[in-house]
Amino acid sequence: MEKMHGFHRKSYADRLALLTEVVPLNETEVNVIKQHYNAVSGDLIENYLTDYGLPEGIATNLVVNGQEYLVPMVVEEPSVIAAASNGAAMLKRGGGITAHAESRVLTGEVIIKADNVLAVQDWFTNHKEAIMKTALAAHPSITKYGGIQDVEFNIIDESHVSLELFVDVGDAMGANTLNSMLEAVADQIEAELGQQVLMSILSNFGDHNVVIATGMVPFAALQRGELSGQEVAARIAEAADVANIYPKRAATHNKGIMNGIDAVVVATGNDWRAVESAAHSFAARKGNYKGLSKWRVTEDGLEGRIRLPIPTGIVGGATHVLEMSKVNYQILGIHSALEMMNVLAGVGLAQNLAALKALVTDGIQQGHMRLQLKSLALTAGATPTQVTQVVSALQKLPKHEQDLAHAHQLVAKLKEDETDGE
Ligand SMILES: CC(C)(COP(=O)([O-])OP(=O)([O-])OC[C@H]1O[C@@H](n2cnc3c(N)ncnc32)[C@H](O)[C@@H]1OP(=O)([O-])[O-])[C@@H](O)C(=O)NCCC(=O)NCCSC(=O)C[C@@](C)(O)CC(=O)[O-]
Ligand SMILES: NC(=O)C1=CN([C@@H]2O[C@H](COP(=O)(O)OP(=O)(O)OC[C@H]3O[C@@H](n4cnc5c(N)ncnc54)[C@H](OP(=O)(O)O)[C@@H]3O)[C@@H](O)[C@H]2O)C=CC1
Repeated sequence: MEKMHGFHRKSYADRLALLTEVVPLNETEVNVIKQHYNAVSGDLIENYLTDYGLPEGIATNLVVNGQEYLVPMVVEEPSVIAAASNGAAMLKRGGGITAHAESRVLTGEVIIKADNVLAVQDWFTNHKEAIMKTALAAHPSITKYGGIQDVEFNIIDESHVSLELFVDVGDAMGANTLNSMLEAVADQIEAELGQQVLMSILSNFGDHNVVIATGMVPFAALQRGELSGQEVAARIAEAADVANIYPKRAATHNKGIMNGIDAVVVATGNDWRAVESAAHSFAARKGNYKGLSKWRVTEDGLEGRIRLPIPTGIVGGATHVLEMSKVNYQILGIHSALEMMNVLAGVGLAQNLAALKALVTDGIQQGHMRLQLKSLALTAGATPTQVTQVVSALQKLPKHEQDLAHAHQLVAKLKEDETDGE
């Protein structure tokens, strides 16, 4: 791939021409790339090719802290939005979700390679104020939104220490803001202390960005088929208990929670890698990886609680660069990063409830596969007008035949019939 050298220095047209030279793309494929070109996106990332479209839908019924939200979700997986709306509806019947986001304080680390850990600690003790002054000078406008809260010193091992800066980043995710401060502090340490700084970067650990959301589901909202609401509630609580003690189940339990949270994080132009990293490192913070939610049966119904860090912002980064992200803030109608975190935790709780209810009653496939059949039809080459026909034909087949091979056969048959009819 010698030809690709300097790809990033070429114009868009030259990049596309070179790509088609080295990769066998046909005219239709090149046209797809061109159709989704967006000049703004070209300024957002490097070696820009095109915009990759993901479907967006709206989850309904979500009530958090007394307010009902319409929640834009960007996700490629069928049944996620239906499940979020379903879980939110059950929680709404219990009065809605109550959520409290702790703070927007982000932690940053300057990791120092120390010849003498105790000497660095001494220097730190005498320079705490000076360090905070340097950090502030690197981004003085931070005081408009939040500010520097504290600086701490931690010993990592006998030759590494971490100087930790805690900054309230206001309504932004705050990574760039904090990183600029940390690099200024790193320069100060190298100049004044004469120790080598290994790196300076924010921590995605998110322990100051924890949100707790709780909700109550009346038994009547849980009844399913032959099972009473009390029985379903007991099964959901038991399922959550298993996730709390068994990491293999916890991984799937938490994936279900993140189905919803990630979809909103993507829809609002936030950094979903940061949110994922914070969630899973929090789930494993005590050594054993655990479920992020708990459910317990009370006299009044099923009570749910989710607790996880959700470090997101409503300004900065790509939040107001991507066109649809800007529209999504209008749909969501949120006014602060803390409100956003509360809504996201609510989505996670609702998503988890719907998945657990399906799992302990009908099984996930009944609801999920009904919606998944549409993807199967599309994968088999059905056009949007053929999807309904293919799905209803698939539904008439026995469960074990509702697969891609049969979808292909049905699509081929439809195409044949259409050709014959012409
Ligand atoms: C699929 C449902 C919702 C059916 O649920 P249902 O109870 O059969 O459906 P319903 O027709 O009685 O509808 C109940 C409500 O669900 C919503 N709803 C229902 N259908 C739709 C739809 N088509 N489009 C939009 N919303 C829909 C809607 O809010 C509706 O209320 P309504 O508005 O009618 O008064 C249910 O079975 C469910 O919630 N399943 C869970 C599905 C799920 O979690 N999918 C994620 C993919 S699986 C996974 O990745 C996670 C997992 C499961 O592994 C996590 C874990 O293991 O913990
Ligand atoms: N490990 C990680 O997670 C890393 C993530 N990133 C990336 O960093 C980006 C996010 O960084 P972030 O610093 O949030 O974004 P920006 O660099 O866009 O900075 C946010 C800016 O928004 C302005 N602002 C306006 N109103 C407010 C308000 N109410 N509260 C706070 N700030 C406000 C501030 O500008 P002003 O001060 O000028 O007024 C602030 O500097 C994301 O793209 C992320 O992917 C980058 C590095 C590492």
